[in-house]
Amino acid sequence: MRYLTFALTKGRLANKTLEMLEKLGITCDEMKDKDSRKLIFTNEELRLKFFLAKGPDVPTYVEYGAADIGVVGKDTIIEEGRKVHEVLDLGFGKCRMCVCGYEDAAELLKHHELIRVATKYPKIAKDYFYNKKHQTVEIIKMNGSIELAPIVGLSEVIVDIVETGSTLKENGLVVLEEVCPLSARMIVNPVSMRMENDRIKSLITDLRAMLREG
Ligand SMILES: Nc1ncnc2c1ncn2[C@@H]1O[C@H](COP(=O)(O)OP(=O)(O)OP(=O)(O)O)[C@@H](O)[C@H]1O
Ligand SMILES: O=P(O)(O)OC[C@H]1O[C@H](OP(=O)(O)OP(=O)(O)O)[C@H](O)[C@@H]1O
Repeated sequence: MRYLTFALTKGRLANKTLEMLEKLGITCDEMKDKDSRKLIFTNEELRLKFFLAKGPDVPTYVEYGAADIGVVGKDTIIEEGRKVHEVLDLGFGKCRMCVCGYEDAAELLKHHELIRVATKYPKIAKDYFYNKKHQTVEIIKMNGSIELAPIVGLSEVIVDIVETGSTLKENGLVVLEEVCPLSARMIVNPVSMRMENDRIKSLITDLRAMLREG
């Protein structure tokens, strides 16, 4: 039997994903060694391989078939736009993509002013402002700590992830508009979906049943 390979998003989503798989008896103890520099892990018995990757690289591995299955945030799936099948909402990593800024920026949005929008997600921001709101804006791609942009005067608003809202609150910023809700999703390579249909379908069925039970 050939190996099925999983690409998991490093960081926030990884532990939750491993916890979930473990509940189904899919374990990979080797992966828990935090000091290890090893990059890929194998469960010989189940013929599975696992590796961790940066979020935006997960859909890339899955599109090219370097991984059969991936777990990644919906934000990253939309932003990367790779040819993958999104098969399951895993129900964790819940947050929202929002337009945020100082309260007075609401007026600029209302009047469709030509504002600057800082974001790690230029495609999502462009789609929202141009296609949904029909508002022309200047999008500035940043790589992190996006909330800094309105504070230092780089942009009037940001498009970023809001989970608890505490980063915004601590910096005097507010949610101005909601773009979309987000959560972790399972994605599958289209060829793997056909070639390994039974194994992948049964995994999806098990996960779905587990999610229903709560
Ligand atoms: N508070 C949050 N901040 C960021 N992402 C979150 C949050 N809550 C849930 N998520 C989800 O978790 C995914 C991965 O989060 P992670 O922290 O690994 O990403 P990141 O902050 O973009 O990565 P990095 O720290 O490598 O820049 C996101 O793409 C998103 O779907
Ligand atoms: O609503 P909250 O619970 O405060 O979470 C939202 C914050 O978390 C994320 O940043 P992250 O910690 O990933 O750092 P980054 O800005 O460097 O990407 C996101 O970009 C927000 O800044």
